[in-house]
Amino acid sequence: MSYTPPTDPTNKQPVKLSQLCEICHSRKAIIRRPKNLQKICKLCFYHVFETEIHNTIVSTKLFYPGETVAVGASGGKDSTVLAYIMKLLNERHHYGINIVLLSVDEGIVGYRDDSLATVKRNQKQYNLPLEIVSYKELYNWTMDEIVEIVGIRNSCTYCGVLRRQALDRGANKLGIKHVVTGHNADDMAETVLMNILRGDVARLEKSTAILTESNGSPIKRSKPFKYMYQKEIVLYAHYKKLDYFSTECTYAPEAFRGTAREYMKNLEAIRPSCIIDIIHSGENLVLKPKQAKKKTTVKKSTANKNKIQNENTEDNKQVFVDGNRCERCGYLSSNKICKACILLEGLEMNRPKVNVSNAHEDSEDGAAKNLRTLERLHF
Ligand SMILES: Nc1ncnc2c1ncn2[C@@H]1O[C@H](COP(=O)(O)OP(=O)(O)OP(=O)(O)O)[C@@H](O)[C@H]1O
Repeated sequence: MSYTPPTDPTNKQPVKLSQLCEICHSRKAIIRRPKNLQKICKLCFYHVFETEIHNTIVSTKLFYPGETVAVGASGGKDSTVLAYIMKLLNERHHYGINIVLLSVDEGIVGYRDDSLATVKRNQKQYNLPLEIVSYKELYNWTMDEIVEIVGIRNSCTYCGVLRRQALDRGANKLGIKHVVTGHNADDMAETVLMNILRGDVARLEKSTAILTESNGSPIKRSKPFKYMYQKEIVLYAHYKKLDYFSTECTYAPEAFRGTAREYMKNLEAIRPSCIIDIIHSGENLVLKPKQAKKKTTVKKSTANKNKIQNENTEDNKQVFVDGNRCERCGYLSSNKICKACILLEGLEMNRPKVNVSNAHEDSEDGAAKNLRTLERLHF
């Protein structure tokens, strides 16, 4: 009996057996899935991609009905797909959550201003509320100003700490207790690898968690794309024709992360499953129990009954604090001075004493005046 190939319902063209989608066996395969090299059609790709994210959300009980969730929206591919998918799955599966877009403007001219324009378009396209907080308004520094002082090499360290707090502050302002980000499987595998290479056991333990909560902060963070490959996110955005901003940050990633990323990409080319495999390894690592510290006492201070202070004389820092605030900025923090304030203090000491933008008050003008102004700057 001769084989009659099915027709592709979208193309109405007969499809050769070898070209059929390996999932539906009826449409023409046009994608080789980066995750497992399966040849599939566009509709099956959408289906598996969306279903995998839904399964991750359901199996980890990520949301509860009535919860308001902020999507950390940078305008890039990951967070644009995340906002789109969150809205789609919320409507399709009735999660009953309220979604808000939350963006941080780090103050990087030619990069973040353009990507925020994309987020503003996404806000209209997806009909979601949008809140933007900026480094300038929160810290009185833009990332461009910080880089002038600390250099490109250290920029990610500053940006990471400030952005984390800015997202928290933005969520707090809106009364939101849950921020989701577009961190994907590649990002996670890269972080596991970096923590192994650095011997950073404390971070290694947390690096594969889908949900993280920092000490002292009521805001939790989660990564619904934990198992999604970067390449599949890009494919999804491409086929769905989503409007996203694709330029890389002006300040390249920190050298060590960049190298780990490159290494992961080389490994993925040889063995595509290595991204999921490394996450799986991270999830199943059982770390040696920590050695007990000399003496830890629990003390209820009159000011804050929730405060538990580690009275180890060598390392007299608070280990767990609920509702405590940074002494400088007053924002929630598990330490006396929050990380952002420690970094900002160093920056303030190096802030140019003369503001170039005020130079117009001089009677002279032109390059000579600028040169004299620059000569008076202290770093
Ligand atoms: N400026 C920002 N405002 C709000 N959320 C942000 C911002 N920058 C990053 N995020 C969140 O953190 C996630 C990881 O950010 P990262 O800088 O690693 O960018 P990325 O992997 O290129 O992601 P994207 O493609 O979404 O920009 C983003 O997906 C987003 O959810």
